[in-house]
Amino acid sequence: MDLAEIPGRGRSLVASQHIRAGQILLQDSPILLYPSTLSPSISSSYCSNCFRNLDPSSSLLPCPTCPNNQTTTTTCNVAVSFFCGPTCRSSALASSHSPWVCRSLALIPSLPHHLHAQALFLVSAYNLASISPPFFSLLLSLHGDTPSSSSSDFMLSTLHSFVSSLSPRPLAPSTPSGAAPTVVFSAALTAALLAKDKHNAFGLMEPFSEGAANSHRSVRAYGIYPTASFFNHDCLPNACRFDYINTRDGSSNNTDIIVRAIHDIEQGREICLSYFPVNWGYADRQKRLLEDYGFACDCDRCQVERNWRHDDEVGGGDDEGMMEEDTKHHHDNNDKGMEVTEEEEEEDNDNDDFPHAYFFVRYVCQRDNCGGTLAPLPPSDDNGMPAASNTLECNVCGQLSKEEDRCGDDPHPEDENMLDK
Ligand SMILES: C[S@@+](CC[C@H](N)C(=O)[O-])C[C@H]1O[C@@H](n2cnc3c(N)ncnc32)[C@H](O)[C@@H]1O
Repeated sequence: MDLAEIPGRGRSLVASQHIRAGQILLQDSPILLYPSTLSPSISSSYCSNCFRNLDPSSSLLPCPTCPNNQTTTTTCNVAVSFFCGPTCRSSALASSHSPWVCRSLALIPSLPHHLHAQALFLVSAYNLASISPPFFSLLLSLHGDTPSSSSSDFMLSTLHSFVSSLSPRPLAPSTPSGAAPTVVFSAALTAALLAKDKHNAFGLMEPFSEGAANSHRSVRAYGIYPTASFFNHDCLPNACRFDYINTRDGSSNNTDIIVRAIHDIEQGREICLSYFPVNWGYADRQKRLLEDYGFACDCDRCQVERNWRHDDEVGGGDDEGMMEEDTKHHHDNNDKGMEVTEEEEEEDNDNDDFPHAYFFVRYVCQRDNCGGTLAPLPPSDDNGMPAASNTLECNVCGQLSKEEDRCGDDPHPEDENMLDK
């Protein structure tokens, strides 16, 4: 992929060569990861360092410096962080879960509940300034302008008062003998950081499980991924991202995200993700993109759907934040149907006003309560020639399906370009 500037879209990732369906376009590691909630019952179900599920049958390894670390997590309102093993614990204590972070997290419950996720981000971000100034600069270089002034002013001043109440975190000394300067908290920096989070954080979701509760599958952690942050949005994306947070192979890369091509992409085309599940209706998509990302989407699908009646709109996207993918970049999994009425659907079957029907039949998971996006497994190397896989993987439930088992398949549609941006 090449990084290019596209007028009206900013920095964009473009195919530098022909890309095959399923090809891995990016594996990106987070420069910052933070939990989405302080809820003790939730945060005790995963490791606070690698975010893998904790095994409830084995003894949990609590953080030695978290307040209340001797109590059971469900009986105190301040979460205790747990780790899956000594390696994760010592790695966290020296970086993302420093004693300063511990003390700061303990103060977050004094804030209104709806500000907890942003406070969790700010604590992690100011901690990053201390443990890795280069990553902190990278975070500040991502897209996201500070809003001039708005209804969010009160929220910002509440969050900044909170940050100011924390004791400043010393920066790592540049020389062993030099005195360490401290991180400077400023309202402008707090506002800038919040804007970076809003526009760039990807949500790592709670594991999929079949059943009603899954329709409100929530975000376990948010991550800032420096290269993946350059993907622009399209409501019919040509790439989608996978994460394998619960992989048990002991790899330290389980919080990486992997982006794969959904179908072939011509050289020179922009590569886009969807910032939320592709089955959201037109009004929900426009609202989210305008409010959270500051643009009105004019993609091929929106150009068609803006002319539809919206009598059966299912309501706004929920408040889980960004990018399906759902970026706050999050996967969220609300069962938002497409907003076409039955009557319109019949009409559309007879004309070309429904260019994306093919996408839904072929690339949207039909499993109950899922709605994830499918991409083929990476092509195998067949004597130096990449051979496309006919197995599709869902990026939400992980289910594998064969192309031939999906209805209405023509694996090589003549007008596949309509699916690209
Ligand atoms: C995660 S960043 C993507 C990279 C960004 N273009 C940059 O310059 O760094 C998200 C921002 O990109 C822009 N963007 C993404 N998709 C777009 C689209 N389809 N049309 C216009 N702008 C878009 C919006 O400004 C959005 O807030």
